[in-house]
This record gives sequence, structure tokens and C-alpha cells, in this order.
Amino acid sequence: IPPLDRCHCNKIINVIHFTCGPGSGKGTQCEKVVAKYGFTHLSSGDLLRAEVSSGSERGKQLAAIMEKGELVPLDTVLDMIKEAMIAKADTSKGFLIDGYPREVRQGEEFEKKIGAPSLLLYIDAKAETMVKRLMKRGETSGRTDDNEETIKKRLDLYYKATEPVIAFYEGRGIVRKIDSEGSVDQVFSQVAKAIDSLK
Ligand SMILES: Nc1ncnc2c1ncn2[C@@H]1O[C@H](COP(=O)(O)OP(=O)(O)OP(=O)(O)O)[C@@H](O)[C@H]1O
Ligand SMILES: Nc1nc2c(ncn2[C@@H]2O[C@H](COP(=O)(O)OP(=O)(O)O)[C@@H](O)[C@H]2O)c(=O)[nH]1
Ligand SMILES: [Mg+2]
Repeated sequence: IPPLDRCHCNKIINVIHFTCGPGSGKGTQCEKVVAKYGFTHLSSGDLLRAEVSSGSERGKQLAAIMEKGELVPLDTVLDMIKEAMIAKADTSKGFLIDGYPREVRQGEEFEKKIGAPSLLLYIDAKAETMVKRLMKRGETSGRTDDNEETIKKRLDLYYKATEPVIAFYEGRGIVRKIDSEGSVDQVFSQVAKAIDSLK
């Protein structure tokens, strides 16, 4: 595994909430992690939505893919994450990367171009819970992908492409599985325990 010198990151805490499917609560937990630990939170979905909001030609192409609940091209999302990491590399205490990798190849490419993660957080949520939360969020989120049809596609893709990522990292012993069914604070205490185990 190459060192992190290409982006000058001396420490990457790659808390990748990826195996948590959509609506499992990763965005909610990331905010709490930032407040407690001061890590830099990077969400692939947020970075992509910012590009869409900019109204650029590339943003228009991305919007069409995201609205269908499909994955955008790997290079696009990895370049965005890498750029954001380089911008913060000198001051960051660690990076919390939410929504990436979403398929095994994304994990492999991240390691080639940036570095190896030290921890992978996996919030285990039932499909039923995820759908319920996303439908509720959709009442106010304004996200074009928070609708019944796209939620179903995002879930299917999660089980097909993203769950295998867990097995890929389990062999390295860096996966911490978190139960999503409690309150936000109960979930966070499990998250904090996993992060503290790094020290
Ligand atoms: N790593 C990625 N690779 C490819 N496409 C991505 C990636 N991250 C985000 N996207 C695109 O952006 C969309 C929204 O991603 P985002 O992570 O915000 O939503 P999600 O996984 O459905 O989770 P949530 O709704 O839980 O935040 C995805 O459906 C996909 O089209
Ligand atoms: N009951 C409950 N709801 C939660 C919890 N975490 C998040 N939510 C809600 O579930 C929805 C999805 O959460 P979000 O953080 O956006 O999840 P993400 O899609 O994984 O980023 C939001 O409307 C949250 O308010 C939790 O621990 N318990
Ligand atoms: Mg989110």
C-alpha cells in the first residue's frame, strides 16, 4: 500500500459509512463526530450535489445519474474527494469519508491514489428502517432521489455493489459494525467507542 505522500495526509481516519445503506444515519453521525473529534467530514454525495448546484455541464450529467440512484463514474467522485483532501491536508486531524467507497473497485483505487483507511464504520440498518427514514426525510429534504422509486434502486445497488466492500476490509480487521436501531445518541456512543479504539 503506497504511503499518503501524494496528498500529504499524515493521518487518514477513513470512517467510511459506506456499507450503511442510504438513510442509515451516516450524515447525522458524521456531524456528531466532527463536533467531538474535529475531523474533516467529506461526503461524496454532498460534493456531488455541490457540483450539481453550480449549474456546470458536468453537474447536469451528474444530476441525471443521481436522480436515477445509479453510481456516478469512479474517477469523478475520487477526484473530488482527493481535491478536497489536499485542500485540508495541512490542517486536518483526520478525514471522515462518508459515501465512499461504494464498490470494491472504489476502495482499491482510493488506496492506490491516496492511502489505506484505518477504520471502517458500518452502520447496520434494516431495509425497512432505511426506507422509512428516507421517505420521512423526503418530505422536507428537497432531494430528487428521496422518492420511492429511486430509494428502491439505491437500496438494490447498495446490497449488490456496496455490501461486498465490507468483506473486502473485514480481512484487515478494520471494520466496526454499529447497530442503527437505537436513538441517535445510542448510535453515537458506539461510533465514539470505535474511534477511541484507534488511539
Ligand atoms: N462513491 C460514489 N460513487 C458513485 N456515485 C456516488 C458516490 N457517492 C455518491 N454518489 C452518487 O450520489 C448519490 C447520492 O449519494 P449520497 O451518499 O448522498 O446518498 P445515499 O448513499 O443514498 O445516502 P444518504 O441518502 O444516506 O446520504 C448516489 O445515489 C450516487 O448517484
Ligand atoms: N430514529 C432515528 N432516526 C435517525 C437516526 N439517525 C438518523 N435518523 C433520521 O434518518 C434520516 C436519514 O438520516 P441521514 O443522517 O440523512 O442518513 P444518511 O442517509 O445515511 O446520510 C434523517 O431524517 C434522520 O433524521 C437514528 O439514530 N434514529
Ligand atoms: Mg447522507
